Amino acid sequence: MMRLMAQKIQSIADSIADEEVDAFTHAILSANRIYVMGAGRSGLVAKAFAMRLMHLGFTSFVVGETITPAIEKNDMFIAFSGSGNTKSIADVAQTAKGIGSTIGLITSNKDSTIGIIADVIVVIESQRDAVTDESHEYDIRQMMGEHKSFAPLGTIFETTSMVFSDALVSHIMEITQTSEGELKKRHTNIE
Ligand SMILES: O=C([C@H](O)CO)[C@H](O)[C@H](O)COP(=O)(O)O
Repeated sequence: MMRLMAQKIQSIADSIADEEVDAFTHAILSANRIYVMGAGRSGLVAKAFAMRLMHLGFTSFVVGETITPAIEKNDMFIAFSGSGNTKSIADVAQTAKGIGSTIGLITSNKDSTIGIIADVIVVIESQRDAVTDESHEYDIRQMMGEHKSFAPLGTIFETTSMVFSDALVSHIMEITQTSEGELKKRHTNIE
């Protein structure tokens, strides 16, 4: 089952457009502060990314935390949303857009409420090479006997966006010549 998931992630990774990643990276590097948001499991990925941004030396916040300050024009708002339509995130994106912040979106659906207003988008094609019912059952039978569960709901988006955002962190480390030691120094020492 894990091999099947790794194959899907590989296939999606191959489909990610370099130009989208370049534009997204440029927007991050140009932002004053970075505000990250997602709901549910996508929100967990968003939080993990905000943490690494802080380790990289960016001023980053998670939207919804009590200590998150007001967003401003030169800030960037980044949404992780597979559907691109989750209402709470779309509402905040709309507000941030109105203020003049740059809107970034990591999604499987660029033709969505948030996608329409986003300045930079990275598409994670979570339906790419979607297994048909027939091949799904074939793959599963091969690997798991009669068990037929594979990657329910937004699992493929959430897992792949985690891998993608970790790759983006490595990419930014390279561009900014930031060492792992610098990240380590910023890691909390009170956990
Ligand atoms: O937690 C989630 C759900 O379990 C799907 O796997 C989603 O991440 C959450 O519902 C948010 O959805 P999206 O904004 O479409 O990512």
